[in-house]
Amino acid sequence: MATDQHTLARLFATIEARKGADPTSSYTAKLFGKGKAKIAQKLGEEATETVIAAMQGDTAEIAAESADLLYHLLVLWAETGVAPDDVWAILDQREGTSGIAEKASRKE
Ligand SMILES: N=c1c2ncn([C@@H]3O[C@H](COP(=O)(O)OP(=O)(O)OP(=O)(O)O)[C@@H](O)[C@H]3O)c2ncn1[C@@H]1O[C@H](COP(=O)(O)O)[C@@H](O)[C@H]1O
Repeated sequence: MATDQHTLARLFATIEARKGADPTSSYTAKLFGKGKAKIAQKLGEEATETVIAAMQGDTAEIAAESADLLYHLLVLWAETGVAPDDVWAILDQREGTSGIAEKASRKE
């Protein structure tokens, strides 16, 4: 199966199911226990590590850090009540609209 939205949807369901789980056996439950600020901090750290991997030109490390980044982003969505489908809908709405054209339309 292609690794795409289906993978992210399954991961998000797993993350949601970890709410209230044992934090000694679930990293996700431990993160939920630490709260939004800590989850956001971890997301920022993983983003920075992805940037560092990119600057080092290490393709395998970029992929690994990107996986960490996506996982922590989904934990943040779960914590803040964002539904993945809402994000996919925004991306779908934007499909076919150039970012340059979209930015120009905002300046009018
Ligand atoms: N995809 C992931 C995933 N990606 C990264 N991580 C964890 O994210 C952490 C990031 O590493 P760090 O060294 O930055 O974290 P840390 O030092 O432990 O954290 P802090 O001390 O900074 O709080 C590691 O513990 C990784 O194991 C993940 N943990 C879980 N998942 C998925 O979530 C599912 C549920 O996991 P549990 O909640 O642990 O059961 C798993 O089956 C996986 O599918």
